[in-house]
Amino acid sequence: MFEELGQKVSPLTLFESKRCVNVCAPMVRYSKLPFRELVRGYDVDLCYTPMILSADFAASKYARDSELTTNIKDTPLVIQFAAKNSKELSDAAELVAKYVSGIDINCGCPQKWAINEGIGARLMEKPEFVRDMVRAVKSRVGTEVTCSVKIRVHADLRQVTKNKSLLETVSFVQQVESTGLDFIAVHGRTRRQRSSEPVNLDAIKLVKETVSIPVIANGDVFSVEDAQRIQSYTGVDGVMSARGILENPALFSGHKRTPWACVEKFVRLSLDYGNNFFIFHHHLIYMLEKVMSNAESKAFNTLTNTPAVLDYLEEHYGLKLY
Ligand SMILES: Cc1cc2nc3c(=O)[nH]c(=O)nc-3n(C[C@H](O)[C@H](O)[C@H](O)COP(=O)(O)O)c2cc1C
Repeated sequence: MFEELGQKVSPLTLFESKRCVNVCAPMVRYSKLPFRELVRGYDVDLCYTPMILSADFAASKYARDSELTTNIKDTPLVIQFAAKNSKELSDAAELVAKYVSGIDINCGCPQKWAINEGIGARLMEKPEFVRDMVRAVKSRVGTEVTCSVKIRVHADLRQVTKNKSLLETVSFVQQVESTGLDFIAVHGRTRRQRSSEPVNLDAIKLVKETVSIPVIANGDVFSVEDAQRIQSYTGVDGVMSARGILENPALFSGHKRTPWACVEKFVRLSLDYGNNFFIFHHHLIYMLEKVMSNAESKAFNTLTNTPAVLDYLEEHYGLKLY
């Protein structure tokens, strides 16, 4: 699961020292060690792991070994748990505390299985559960490790006067903040909204105005200009990207599309750390989507193993591994 321990950086130090913290979002399958090391080289300040089920993590060494690989350079790192029970969550948090800078509770996953399980976005209906979880984590991991939540918003701001939905978001964050939460990431969409719908920046701004802890804005950051615009509109302390950084891991450094050096670095990191083929290939498909022609994408996307991918990249782009 882990390598040696280094000096951990706290997200709170980042929020104190930077006007706007650049964040790589939690992404199931994708925000793993090779990708985190890659984006940290392109001005990402803070990384999240993919969502991990706290019950499995607490119960099984196998789950811990397969779900989390980290090392001395991988800091600050926030591990994101899906949890519905403060005992399982705080057990998992205690096991991992010395390897990470923060524990995050997923309150935004909109998938049906998660809602049925009572985790993810279902927790937005249960602020008292989230409060218990934050308290339990804080009491088990102490002040060295932060505790945060990643939420969605309840409904469109335009309805706020008629519909109490956004007031629910306000009430939720107020209740959870009062338990000693350290910071909060807000994906400005409701659980039913698709990512093709625009992110609700007014809702994020409202959360920022409501709480006194740092707030990270999430949604539709595809370029450094998007990040700056969102930060200045909402006044948040950090901006988080998911789909944008998958497409272009160098976006926070101001690159308009994935530079070739970034692709090459990703290939090397993946080979060094070991990455399963599906994930390795899909990362490259995302990164090269805007670089390749349609015909090239078609051929590249059908490759089925690592040697074939390496050959393709060498032949078409002059990939150099070392
Ligand atoms: C492939 C993928 C995997 C994701 N996995 C997670 C996850 O594990 N935990 C989480 O809180 N959100 C997850 N999300 C949601 C993102 O973190 C983010 O909230 C959402 O995509 C909106 O940001 P964006 O507009 O920058 O993509 C995932 C999104 C994508 C595209």
